[in-house]
Amino acid sequence: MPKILIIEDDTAFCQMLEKFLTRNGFDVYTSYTIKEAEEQLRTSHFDVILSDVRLPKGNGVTLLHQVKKESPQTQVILMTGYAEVRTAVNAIKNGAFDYISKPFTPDEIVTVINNALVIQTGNQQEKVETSPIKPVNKNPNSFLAGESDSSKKLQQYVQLVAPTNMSVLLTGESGTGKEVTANAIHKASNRSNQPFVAVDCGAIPREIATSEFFGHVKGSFTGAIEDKVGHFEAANGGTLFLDEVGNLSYEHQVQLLRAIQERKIKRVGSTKEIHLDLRIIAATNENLLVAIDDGAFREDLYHRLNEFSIEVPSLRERKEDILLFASYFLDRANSELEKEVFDFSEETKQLLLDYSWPGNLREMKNVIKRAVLFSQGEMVLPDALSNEVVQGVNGTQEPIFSKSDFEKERIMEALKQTNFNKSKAAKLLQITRKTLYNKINQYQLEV
Ligand SMILES: Nc1ncnc2c1ncn2[C@@H]1O[C@H](COP(=O)(O)OP(=O)(O)OP(=O)(O)O)[C@@H](O)[C@H]1O
Repeated sequence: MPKILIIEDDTAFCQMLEKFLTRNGFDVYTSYTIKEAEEQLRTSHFDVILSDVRLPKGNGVTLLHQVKKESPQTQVILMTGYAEVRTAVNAIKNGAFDYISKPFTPDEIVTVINNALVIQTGNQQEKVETSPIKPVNKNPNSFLAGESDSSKKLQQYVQLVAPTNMSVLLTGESGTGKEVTANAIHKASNRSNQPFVAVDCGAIPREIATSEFFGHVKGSFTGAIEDKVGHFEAANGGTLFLDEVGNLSYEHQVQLLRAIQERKIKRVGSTKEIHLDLRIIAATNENLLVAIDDGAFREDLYHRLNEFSIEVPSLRERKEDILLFASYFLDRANSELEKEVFDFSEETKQLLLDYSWPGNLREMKNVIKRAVLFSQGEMVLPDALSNEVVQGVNGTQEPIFSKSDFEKERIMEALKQTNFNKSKAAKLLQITRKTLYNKINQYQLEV
């Protein structure tokens, strides 16, 4: 019986997956943390590891290196949210077998595990046919403007603000193109031949954030074995893009505000002041005004970042652009995968137009890349599209492994248990009050 290890910190989701895979004939083990997983890996051999990308105190990619070193036969599949697909593609470069986007259907997870098992038993021929993504990323920041009214408005704002020195706050759902918009502003500005430095504020561990932003000098703390240039210094003269800015801790918000106001920084452990001349563009997919009300985001920093704000529209609001973007991603996928799939069939086009694209352009790019890979002829037929799209349009989609459903349920349960006391509920859920507020807002829970 194939032995599978699931590494997932969402306990309810993990248990549900465990039950389902056990029923389907797998010998299933679970870990909720990297540490537990490492212990299991020391004592047992697994055929397949199914790991969440984001885990407390580490991530599935770190573990991947260890697994590939100690047990190269074991196949690793990463489970990702839409926002983490980039990380997953990099992980494939580093030896992961595949990734699967959440939410996924039972069929999808069984298929990907079975594909991994075929490889695991040494059938290398199959690997070429089934590995769905090649890790090629030609120019992640190339930009297509679009022709819909919303896209035209976006372009106007980009052109309007680009030549100024104003800080820009980009809002919009995940995957709508906030980073590429920030890059487009930079390219249209007079800083275009200076650096564009993008920082994912949500991905920086709190303990090292100060040194990541401002740099450090050798010996200033344990582990500071070399001088390090921080992101501010690296972006000096150009543009610093702060993605997921709502995820900054309060302490780092204060530091950032000071740096932006005073226009100078010091590396950790140094007394030398470095003068800054840079443009800040920040992005968020959460409502910072709610975070301000909650005391989780500083209002003064918000105003500093929000000298000009642009909402990047969702793909649902750019319906007239859907086929344009689809063709653009088709071209990119053809060149990245060295395929020659020239067009979409009429039926496929209709599905692309009718689908709601919750993961926006990032989801479309991935859907089309997979479709190109799976297409045998010159045309993308509907069956090359992922089930998410086909079933989503036909109204038959039942993503029973939807993390958001579990999350919603758990949040409501915790709130009920604590008599709707948010601080207590957050403690029970082991998340911060800020995260709880964001999730209540995101799921539009009535509390
Ligand atoms: N206008 C565009 N032209 C070409 N590609 C685009 C465009 N907008 C988005 N993309 C592609 O869609 C994907 C998602 O874009 P991006 O990372 O900028 O989104 P985001 O809004 O910053 O996402 P998140 O909120 O998750 O950080 C990228 O692969 C990007 O290349």
